[in-house]
Amino acid sequence: MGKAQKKTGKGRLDKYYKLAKEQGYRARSAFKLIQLNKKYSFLESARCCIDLCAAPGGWLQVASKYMPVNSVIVGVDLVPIKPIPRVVTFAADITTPQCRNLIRGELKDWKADVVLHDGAPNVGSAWVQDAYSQAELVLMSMKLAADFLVKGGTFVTKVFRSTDYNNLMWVFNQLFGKVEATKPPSSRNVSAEIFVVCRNFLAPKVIDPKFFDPKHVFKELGSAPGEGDKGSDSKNFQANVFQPEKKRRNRDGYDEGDYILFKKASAAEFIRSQDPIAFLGSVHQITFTTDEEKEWLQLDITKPDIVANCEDLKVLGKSDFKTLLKWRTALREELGLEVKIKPTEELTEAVEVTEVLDDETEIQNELERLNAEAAARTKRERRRANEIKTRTIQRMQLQMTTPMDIGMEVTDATLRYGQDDVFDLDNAHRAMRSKRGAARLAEEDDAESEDDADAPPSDEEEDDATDEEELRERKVAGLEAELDGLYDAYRDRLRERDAKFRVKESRKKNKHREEWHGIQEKGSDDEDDDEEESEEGGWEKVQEAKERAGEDSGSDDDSDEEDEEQVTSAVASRKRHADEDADNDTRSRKRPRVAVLEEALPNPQLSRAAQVWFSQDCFAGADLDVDDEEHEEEIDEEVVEDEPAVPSQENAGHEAPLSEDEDDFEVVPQQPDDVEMWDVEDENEDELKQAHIRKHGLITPEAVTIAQQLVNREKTRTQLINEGFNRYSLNAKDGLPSWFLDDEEKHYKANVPVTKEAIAALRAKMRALDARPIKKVAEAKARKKLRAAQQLEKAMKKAEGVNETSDMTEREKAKQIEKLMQRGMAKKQKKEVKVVVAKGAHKGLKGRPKGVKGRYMMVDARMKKEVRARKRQERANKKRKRN
Ligand SMILES: C[S@@+](CC[C@H](N)C(=O)[O-])C[C@H]1O[C@@H](n2cnc3c(N)ncnc32)[C@H](O)[C@@H]1O
Repeated sequence: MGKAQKKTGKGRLDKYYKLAKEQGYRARSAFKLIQLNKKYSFLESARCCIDLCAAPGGWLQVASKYMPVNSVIVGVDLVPIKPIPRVVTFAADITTPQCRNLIRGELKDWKADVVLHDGAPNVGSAWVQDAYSQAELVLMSMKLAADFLVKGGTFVTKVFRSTDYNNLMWVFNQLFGKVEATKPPSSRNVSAEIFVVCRNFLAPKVIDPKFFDPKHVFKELGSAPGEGDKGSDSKNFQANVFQPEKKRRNRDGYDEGDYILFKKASAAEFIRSQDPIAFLGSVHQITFTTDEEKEWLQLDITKPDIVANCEDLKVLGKSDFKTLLKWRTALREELGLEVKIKPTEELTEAVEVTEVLDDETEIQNELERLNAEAAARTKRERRRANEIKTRTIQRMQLQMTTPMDIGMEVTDATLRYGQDDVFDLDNAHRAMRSKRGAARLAEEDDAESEDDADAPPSDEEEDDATDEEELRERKVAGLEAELDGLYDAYRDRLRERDAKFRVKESRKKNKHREEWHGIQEKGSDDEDDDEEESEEGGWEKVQEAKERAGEDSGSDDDSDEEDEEQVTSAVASRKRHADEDADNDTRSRKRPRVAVLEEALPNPQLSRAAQVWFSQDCFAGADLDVDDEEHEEEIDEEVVEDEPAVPSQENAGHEAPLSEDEDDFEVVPQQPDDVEMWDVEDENEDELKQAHIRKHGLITPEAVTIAQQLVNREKTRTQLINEGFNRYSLNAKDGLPSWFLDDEEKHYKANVPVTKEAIAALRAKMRALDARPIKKVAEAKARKKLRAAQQLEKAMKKAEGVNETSDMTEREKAKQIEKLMQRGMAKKQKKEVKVVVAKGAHKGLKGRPKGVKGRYMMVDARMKKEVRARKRQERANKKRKRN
């Protein structure tokens, strides 16, 4: 025998599997029948075949292929079989009379030349049980075969090599002239199946029903001399062990010389027995009597449940037997009776260890990958930024550019981010500050941790930083910060390039504000109220931003002189600006909240050039306004007035630590110009919004639904406002990266219910739009109208002429005018041409056909059809062109 064939895994997909696929057979078992038929040639001469248990239909396909055309093939199975040409199939249980009736109904009084049976009961139960059911199924199929087979017919069945095999063979031999068991090559060696080909059916007039009674067949014949079941003992023992719940009757009675009902055996016998399963199945109790056996009781592996199990084997379940068998193996290894091959446990342990390691290394690898990616990206960006910088310097040397442009490149996000270690948290902070201002930075600080905000780490902190965990966290936080920074840079670029994006941004800003208020209650509040509301949102943000900035500054207490110098210069610079824009001061004082709100959000109004300009060191001190504690307490107009630009001493002390890292940028919006810019943008945006509404009106089903609900008084304004508060409106967004929030905003939205009516209304609107004539049609109509008007005018002129003539009576005039007007208003009628078909009485006619008045045209039948077709075609073409 060659290599054992596998029935599971890849071994399942053997050459027959592939062949079956190639040749279009539904099951690889088709080859079993092909091979059986090759050996016994029963299909070629058969005219009628019944296949019992035929699904999915592999054997039926073979039968249909090898049997003569026009033969009758019937297939039955519990499950429906997909149709096969020339084959009739049923879904039925072959053990029921129903199935018999169905086959009878199909065959009428025909007899089958071949009955095939490849049935297998549902797998999954214990093998012993399977084999038994299979034997029963075979007997049932045999019974059907006996009913339908013609004399001399062939019955092919599958049986399992089990204890019932001989019993079955005995029955077959009673009914057939030749019975042969064979295993076709396509049947796997690992499978216990065997095929029995029973030829030359004897068709006895009367068949003893006991032949088909499983109880009788498997009971009576099993002990027949000469055909006895050699393995019947072990069969029962196996059943005892593997199916302890299903106790089988002992058909064999007592063994020769063995008449004791309760059997005891020593543990040593069990340990040393060659067939432990048979041992367990045949014994009732395992005893520990000898010294050696008593020693075994002391071993660790001999757990109390093992000892308890040994007390009464007949009450044990499958798992208990398994435990006993495992114990036996372990003990044998202890005693040196078995070589210790313990791959399972060892492997399991090894696997466990590697699993733990895997998790860690996975994270490590992932981090490394992220680091590498980020480093590569930064490198790329740095290179690009350097190129730009070099180019700009060259341009500057050639006096082609202004210093402001250079600043733009210098403060380019990519440059700033990439110059140091990518995961340098401080660097990321610096970048964040320069890009997004104190408010945003404060958010980030919150997200990371309070400690992280304290930029210069104390000794203790430095020690902590050595902690691996923290380091990793910092790295991740750094990475996140960088990603945020890059995302901001991307948005800046977008903002610069795209005016639409700016509008979207500012719209989004409004939406943010609205989120807290649901549907704005416009009617109830006057404009001032609205403003106040929105300002309040801004106020909160200002407070938040300032608090955080304050924290920041507080944390940076140990500032150096350099910082102080910068602050001073920044203060001076701010002073200068304040002087310059003195006329705008009042305005600036009035709108501090708006200005600072601007800082908190990315400023879409400033071009990058402007941002760069104001991010120069000379503006650094501008920060102080935001961080001003007096501001923090309250936006007090007086304070603002008293302190236009220069911070108080107390504040200065506080502000001083704001190093150059904590850029100045956020204060820029407080410059009057920018405040104005903000306003202007805002106005524009409102205008745009209004224009949009004017242009599009109620265009979404949601809007129409709400409008209809309001109009029909199904909902009140208050209800709508209340509904504006939903689970989406108060989601905590702290600590979430901005790119994530932006993405969420696109997709994470409340689902406003839409009514059928709203959709119908919108559809009707669209239909009305569709129904509008297109330009050309409108033009044609207008031409027609013009022509009619001209005609009427002509008629009126004529009527006037008639009116003015003096040689007509008034009555005649009236009559004439009426005629003229009628003619003028009448549509011009096309002169009709009568078409006369030249067939029948008109065939070969020359001159006017009889009974036809006016214009006429003689056509033959063909021509009439052709003309009609042509016209139809023209019409269709016109229509197509119009569309
Ligand atoms: C191995 S498959 C048959 C494969 C078939 N010879 C072929 O080539 O496609 C066994 C079939 O026996 C069917 N079967 C099992 N018990 C049955 C029963 N009592 N009546 C009808 N079919 C049964 C199962 O539904 C299953 O489809």
